[in-house]
Amino acid sequence: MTTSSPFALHQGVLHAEQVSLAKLARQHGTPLYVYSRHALRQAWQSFQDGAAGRDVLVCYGMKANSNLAVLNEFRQLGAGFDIVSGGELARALAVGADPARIVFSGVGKQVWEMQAALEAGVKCFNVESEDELRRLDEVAQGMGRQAPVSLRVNPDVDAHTHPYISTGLKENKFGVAIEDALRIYQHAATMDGIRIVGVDCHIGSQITEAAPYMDALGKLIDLIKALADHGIVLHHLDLGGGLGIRYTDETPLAPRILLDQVFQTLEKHALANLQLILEPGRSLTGNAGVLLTTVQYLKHSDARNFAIVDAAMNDLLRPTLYEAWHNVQPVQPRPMQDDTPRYDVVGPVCESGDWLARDRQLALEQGDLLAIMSAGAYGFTMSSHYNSRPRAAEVMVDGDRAHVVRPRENIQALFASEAMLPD
Ligand SMILES: Cc1ncc(COP(=O)(O)O)c(C=O)c1O
Ligand SMILES: N[C@@H](CCCC[NH3+])C(=O)O
Repeated sequence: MTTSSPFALHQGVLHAEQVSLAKLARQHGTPLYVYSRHALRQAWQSFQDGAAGRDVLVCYGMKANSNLAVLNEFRQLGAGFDIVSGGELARALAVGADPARIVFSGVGKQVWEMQAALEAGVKCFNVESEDELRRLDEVAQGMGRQAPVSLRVNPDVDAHTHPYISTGLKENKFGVAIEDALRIYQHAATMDGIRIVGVDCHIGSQITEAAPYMDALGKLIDLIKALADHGIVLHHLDLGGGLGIRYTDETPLAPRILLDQVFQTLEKHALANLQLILEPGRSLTGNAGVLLTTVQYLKHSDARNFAIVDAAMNDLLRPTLYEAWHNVQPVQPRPMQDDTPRYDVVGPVCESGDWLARDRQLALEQGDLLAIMSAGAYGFTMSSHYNSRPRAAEVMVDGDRAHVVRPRENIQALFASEAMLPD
């Protein structure tokens, strides 16, 4: 399997694998999400290579992209799943995922979600507060079960990422403070409905260095040793997701580099018998997808130039929410000159924050197709109907074939389940 990008120009037209994106846009319209099966497999392989035969369970963080075709691909490749809701559990089960490879994260699990996960027999609940632990104990006892539990510990480390996607600092809402963890584990050990199986952390997203993970690992190792001194022995250690991808010029952290360092440290502390769990989302799907959009209008002024396209913040929220940078690539590039204008690429939604890219030098004409790159993670899953815009279609390319894996929503579906009061 080659590691070159599955999105490349062939005879002047951007392709996904062997399929022309111009052709896909003609057939399916825009905005259109296009995924590459080859790229999903390639990303999965980098985790396999990183594991190098060690006991690593990779639970795909499906919030990044939960289309059933994507989930099914990872299931076939051997992935487990990291879920954060009853809806995600249902998706995992719908593709035949093995519940014994599902971990359930999230700060606000509801009773029905706990019941469904216990019923299914998930591997582990990553419990994020003492209140949640008490509730889970009650729910499990009510069902005559024991819930397998890891505490999600907040190790208070700086992941050096965007503040909105950092999760391992004290001020973040996630997990229990590391200073409280021993006491809460001891409490959990007294509960009939709880079976302690591991420890968990997730320090943030789009992380490009191993150091923050190693800082967190050091703190978890101290905790694991303290737990052992109190007779609490764990089966697994979950370091969460968070590995970054290249949006611009970042050098992503290769799973192999991270895992070698993690296992060296575990071996040094005689803890290599623990199963290691990772929950990568973005690194498995981010660069396996693009969002195709068509230029509707060009608007030039002294202050700024706008390329108004048919995709918007409701289709791809990341620029609006995080000021995230996505490369914008014309599907059939035109020659560029020194005086080629710079554009803000914006959508039709009635918000000034509705932009997909800013200040990009692009040779454009009305009707041109653009590919918003690196849109395979947190693209469609964060999309909405804002401004009553039907959500985009999704297509998966496999070699020279393209499969619609979610058709474009129709207008009627937008309000089909709404009701009016009688006059
Ligand atoms: C608990 C948990 N696990 C896994 C992930 C996946 O993260 P990423 O897509 O950065 O790998 C997230 C999202 O940040 C998360 O909150
Ligand atoms: N949704 C975010 C990352 C948050 C990850 C979920 N905890 C993004 O697009 O980058």
